[in-house]
Amino acid sequence: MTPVTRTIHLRDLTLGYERHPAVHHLSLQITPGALVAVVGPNGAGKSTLIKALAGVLTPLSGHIEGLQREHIAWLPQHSELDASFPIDVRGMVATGLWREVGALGRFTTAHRQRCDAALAAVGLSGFEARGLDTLSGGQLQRARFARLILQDAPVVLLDEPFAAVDQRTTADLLALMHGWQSQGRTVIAVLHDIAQVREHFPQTLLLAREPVAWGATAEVLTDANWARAQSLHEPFDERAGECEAGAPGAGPRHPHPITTALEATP
Ligand SMILES: Nc1ncnc2c1ncn2[C@@H]1O[C@H](COP(=O)(O)OP(=O)(O)OP(=O)(O)O)[C@@H](O)[C@H]1O
Repeated sequence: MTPVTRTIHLRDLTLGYERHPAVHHLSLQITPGALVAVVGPNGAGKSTLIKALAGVLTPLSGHIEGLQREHIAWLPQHSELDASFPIDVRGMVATGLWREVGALGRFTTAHRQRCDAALAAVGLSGFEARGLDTLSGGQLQRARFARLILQDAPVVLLDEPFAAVDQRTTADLLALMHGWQSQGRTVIAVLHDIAQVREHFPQTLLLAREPVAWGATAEVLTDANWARAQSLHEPFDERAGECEAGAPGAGPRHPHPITTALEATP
């Protein structure tokens, strides 16, 4: 695994679509090996942030530093696309090796063995030749985690990885995630299950189009911070223009200071 030697810095980051901001003025730093949850109301900008970290959404303003695309493994929100793709389980999982194998590279016996080992690690031995469309939702999510294993990236981005997944599968995938962290990887996950966040994630970012609180999970997930997240989120205008101080719907620049429960040390 390529070690990450750099801290991830988000500097006054504003993200959006066609100049309409969805996340405003986010500044924080994430140290290598951190296990970070991103939470907030629906539409708070969590997936938008993950897409920007993954490098598929260019910031409207501000900067992301310390992240390179080849250092990232990204699990987007569960999509029907994976399931409908006419490919078998091993073939889908093997796409996790594309950086190594490349478009013209040869898929060797060693690659095949690594695919099968990754499938074994997620409890899918024996499923190698099955079509993706024959898998249950939980089995498909296990296969997507097997692909992440093969990507072998120092930074793992997970967007609602346990949505619509049963308890047993969630427990197995959480164990894998903890294993990644103990190997020194940074894991950043969008989650809705707050009990799960409290139990498994030492650090949390509470987002409501702008950062509400960031730091130690117990200090971030307070009733007061949730109330503030709701109150900040509700007045936002979906069609707000560019992010300007005082612009209607754009959100004033830092109307409240971000609650920083701790500086971002693991
Ligand atoms: N491709 C897009 N084009 C235009 N607007 C978008 C696009 N994707 C997201 N948005 C808008 O950006 C805002 C933030 O969306 P985002 O998906 O990041 O929220 P979220 O916090 O992940 O929500 P949820 O918890 O419901 O998944 C929303 O208002 C959404 O409508």
